[in-house]
Amino acid sequence: ASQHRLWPEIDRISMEQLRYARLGVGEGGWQLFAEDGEMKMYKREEEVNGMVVDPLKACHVVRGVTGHEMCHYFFSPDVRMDWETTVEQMTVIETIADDTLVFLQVHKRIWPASQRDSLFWSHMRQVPDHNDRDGHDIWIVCNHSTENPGFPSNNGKCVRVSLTVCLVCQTFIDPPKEGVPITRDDITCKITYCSVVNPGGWAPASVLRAVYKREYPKFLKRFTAYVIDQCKDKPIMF
Ligand SMILES: CCCCCc1ccc(-c2ccc(S(=O)(=O)CCO)cc2)cc1[C@H]1C[C@H]1c1ccccn1
Repeated sequence: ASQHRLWPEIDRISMEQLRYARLGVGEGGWQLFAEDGEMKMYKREEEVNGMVVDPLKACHVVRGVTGHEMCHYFFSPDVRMDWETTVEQMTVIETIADDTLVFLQVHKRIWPASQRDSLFWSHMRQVPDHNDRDGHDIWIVCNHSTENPGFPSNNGKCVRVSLTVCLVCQTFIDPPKEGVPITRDDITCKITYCSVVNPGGWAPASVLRAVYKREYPKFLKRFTAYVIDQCKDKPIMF
């Protein structure tokens, strides 16, 4: 991947998003808008050219799966349609590397707005985490909009959104007694999911904010439940 023309951008934005995800929600005007057990969802109200682009940051703790497993299922095109219920069509239009793909997604139309599509590179990597006392690696998936002359935006019926998304996962293991193998009961995964979606064309602020409020909690709950279910009978992927 390192010789691909997009690599410098992929590397820079992935690391920027990792730093951004690890910033707390204490400063920066984040407001808690949804809570469900361990899942806490924050947003900032922002508009660009009169369009709602509210940044979102969700923090969650999931027991029984590793950060590698969460990122594996989030990244994998093969299972995307199993958990992503707001996408009508998904295509991998370029394979940059086995950990870096370019997706084209047509999203289900949200009335009364026109239908959206998204074209983005998706990169997964493991980041050694030096300054955390537990010393557990961090896994990240970063999705960021990109252009491709073969798939021009706003040509057909869809308005092209622009997005930057990251899923940052850190695994914590409660070590069982000496010599006892680690089971899923000893594993916890701390997740930070960040997203900024620019709708690409005007959509009523009230509609957008209502959709974000409804869709994001549903989305993260469904995705994490999917990973727990997929992993429960499989060997642990550390
Ligand atoms: C009038 C609607 C304008 C914007 C619609 C829109 C498009 C894409 C997206 C989106 C694109 C990618 C991702 S992901 O995390 O990378 C996973 C891969 O699919 C996630 C969400 C979001 C929204 C916003 C509705 C909001 C919304 C929120 C969660 C689910 C569905 N819709």
